[in-house]
Amino acid sequence: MSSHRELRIRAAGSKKLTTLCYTDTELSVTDGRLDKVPLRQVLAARRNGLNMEVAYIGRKKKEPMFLTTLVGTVEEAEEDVLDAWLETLLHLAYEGVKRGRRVKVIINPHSGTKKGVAVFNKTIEPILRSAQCTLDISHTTRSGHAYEIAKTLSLDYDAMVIVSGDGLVHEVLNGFAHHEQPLNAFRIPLAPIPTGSGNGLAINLLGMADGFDVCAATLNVVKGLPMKVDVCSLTQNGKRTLSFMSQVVGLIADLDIGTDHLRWMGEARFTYGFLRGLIQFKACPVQLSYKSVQVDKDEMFAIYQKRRTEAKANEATREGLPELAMDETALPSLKYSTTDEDGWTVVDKPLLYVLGGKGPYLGRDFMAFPVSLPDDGLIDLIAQEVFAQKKYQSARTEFLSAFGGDAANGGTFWKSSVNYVKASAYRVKPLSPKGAFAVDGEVFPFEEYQVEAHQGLATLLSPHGYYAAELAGRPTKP
Ligand SMILES: Nc1ncnc2c1ncn2[C@@H]1O[C@H](COP(=O)(O)OP(=O)(O)OP(=O)(O)O)[C@@H](O)[C@H]1O
Repeated sequence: MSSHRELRIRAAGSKKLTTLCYTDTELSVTDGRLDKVPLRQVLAARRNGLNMEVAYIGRKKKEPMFLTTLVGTVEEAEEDVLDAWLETLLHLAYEGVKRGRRVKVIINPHSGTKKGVAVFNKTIEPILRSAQCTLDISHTTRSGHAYEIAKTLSLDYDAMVIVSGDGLVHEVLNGFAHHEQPLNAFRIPLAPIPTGSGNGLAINLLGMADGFDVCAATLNVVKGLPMKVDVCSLTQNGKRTLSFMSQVVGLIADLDIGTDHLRWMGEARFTYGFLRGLIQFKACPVQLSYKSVQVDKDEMFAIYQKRRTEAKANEATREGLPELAMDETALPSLKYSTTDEDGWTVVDKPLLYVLGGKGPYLGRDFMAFPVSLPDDGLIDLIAQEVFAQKKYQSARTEFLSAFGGDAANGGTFWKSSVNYVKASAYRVKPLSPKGAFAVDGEVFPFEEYQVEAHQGLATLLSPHGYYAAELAGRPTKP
């Protein structure tokens, strides 16, 4: 050992020495070439005598991440010095994070392209085991199974990992809502691992570059910190359901509905749904009313920027899990009745769609709510008028321009044809018996519904403490 933070190991049967050295922020690995690994990506460092093992999540340029385990024998070291080296590295690598989290894992063998189990065995489990997480694994055997698991979940888990798409997250949150201690259940952070056909939540947490990277999502299980997020209550026919991501009627509902038989296509089925919707191009027979809080896009953008700057500044000093709630453990009651009209804005014009929700991305190609904040207690709501005075073709052009090339980067937000408000609640009344309605990507009856947000009700694990989506300012040409 040449300095207190440098160590040389020799792999079994190899003549080559690998030098390991760390600063307060990164681990350098030199074995002919130099790899610099942020300490956040270091999972484990242990020894048995002079035999060492150091595991981390590596990455080559912008390629996907991968688990690397270095094994070798230490050259000339005293054991107590070696222990101090290992302990300091782990201390820095796990600053503010509990080591060896106790994790409940739910795997949906049928999500997306049905590779969830194989991906778990090959990629996810080795990372979690390497980080010495304690795992309690369940494979869902039917629709509704994740709901039941969540409903009776023991409250002593450090995280719940969902190896599936957004549908299973929806089930788990609704299971928590029916838990005998809902608030304590919602305190358990969820960590999605993207193996479904719709993985909007993983993209929101990890960003577009890492949103489909299973290793990045698993690293979030080991190192992510809790982030409080709003969840919405959707009331329909007196029944209350929780929705964490989206509620949609009209043209955009075609993204979700009716493409179920195309699961084999993975995310591409949403593009197919979009194109099919565009060809059919039907107005959506509904009346929309909402309790608005912000209507000015520039003001929303300014608040979004301010909150993001604050969250980035606090990123390094975020806190761990909140304590268990002992007194108030019931689900918050609803603030708005379905007959409440005081201060509500009513839209009577024909609309192409109504889309409400939380979190920027609904999928890879659509950053629907770029200024959505995790815990502002508000629902982002968008709708587009049919523009009856315009020719059919120009309305279609208007729609395509809003949802074309730049929709993946939040460009829809700035389009003048798209009405965007932040509301504390909203209501949709169908004006005809036929139509499509989807909640968090799942099909719901096309019947009147009302939505309101519960501020900071649920918890997610997040690498950053804010949604990883970046919206550019108002373009010079709208
Ligand atoms: N073993 C199972 N067999 C069949 N369906 C299941 C099973 N386990 C869970 N499910 C259901 O699979 C559905 C899809 O889950 P999820 O959304 O997570 O994956 P997905 O591939 O992204 O699908 P979606 O198209 O809904 O986004 C959920 O509604 C869930 O209830």
